[in-house]
Amino acid sequence: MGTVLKLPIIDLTSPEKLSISQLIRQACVDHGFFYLTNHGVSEELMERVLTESKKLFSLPLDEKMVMARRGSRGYSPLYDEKHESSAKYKGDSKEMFTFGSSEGVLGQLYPNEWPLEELMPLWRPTMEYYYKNVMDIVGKKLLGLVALALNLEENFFEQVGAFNDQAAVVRLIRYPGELDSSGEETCGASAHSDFGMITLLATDGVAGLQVCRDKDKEPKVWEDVAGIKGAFVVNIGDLMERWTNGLFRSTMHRVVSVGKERYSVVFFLDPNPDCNVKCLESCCSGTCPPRFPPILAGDYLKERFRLTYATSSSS
Ligand SMILES: O=C(O)CCC(=O)C(=O)O
Ligand SMILES: [Fe+2]
Repeated sequence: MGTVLKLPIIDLTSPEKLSISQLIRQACVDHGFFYLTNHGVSEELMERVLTESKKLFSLPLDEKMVMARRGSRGYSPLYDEKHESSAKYKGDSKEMFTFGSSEGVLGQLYPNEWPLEELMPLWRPTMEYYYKNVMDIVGKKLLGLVALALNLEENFFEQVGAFNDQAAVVRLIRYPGELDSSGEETCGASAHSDFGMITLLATDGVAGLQVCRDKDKEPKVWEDVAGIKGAFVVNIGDLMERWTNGLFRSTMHRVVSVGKERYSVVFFLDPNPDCNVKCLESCCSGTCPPRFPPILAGDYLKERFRLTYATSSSS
């Protein structure tokens, strides 16, 4: 493993909103990654989600494949996701399960898959409770602070409709963690940046997450991100990078195997598909014109998903 990156720690209980938002701004400009502590989602709930997740992944493959993803929601077997485009790369060594809100247009269009209640009675209530907690207690508050950090009104992301259709999804991941002896290249999660606004990551504490702060530098320098118990690792996604004209960085990251099974829970706070993501006025000027044309979040995300899955279906 490489060097451990010292990421800023943002404490969400600090009373001074403006000073927290300044710390968030600095973290997003410098790294695009930070730790979020005292965020209001209990460690006990995080543990419960990990416990339920382990139960689901330990089901036989045919029972998991009954819930196989249509679009992006549902179960994805090993090697289904592929960020690396080379033909010899067989796909990421991870299995995943993705769900979102059951409410609203997206919940109707892309219904969630749930394991049988008789088999796993606590699954659905636990997952729905986690989704609601992260969204209502942390996600909206955090985006309010991000808006303040960009000199916008605190409710800017609400005003542009980012939360309207509850497009955020939770993705549970299991990395089998075996070190590959066949000589074939595999990675738990190959190098990528996240697509949406902001991501909140919880893990079981097993190492493996690495970031590359300068994606243009060769050879690439990968630094380890250590876990802090109970904290979220938060990172900026590509749509936020577009909104901020590259001021906030959507940093490349990956998960490598350390020879140990690893579980993580990723909350992708994606904006509503109808949300028009266009360069913020505060982030461009005559000498610094917009680097990205405006785009509907839904169009952008659809294309990124299409390029990522080994077997594509529309989502
Ligand atoms: O599992 C992790 O630690 C990170 C996963 C990740 O980067 C992703 O799913 O986008
Ligand atoms: Fe990621």
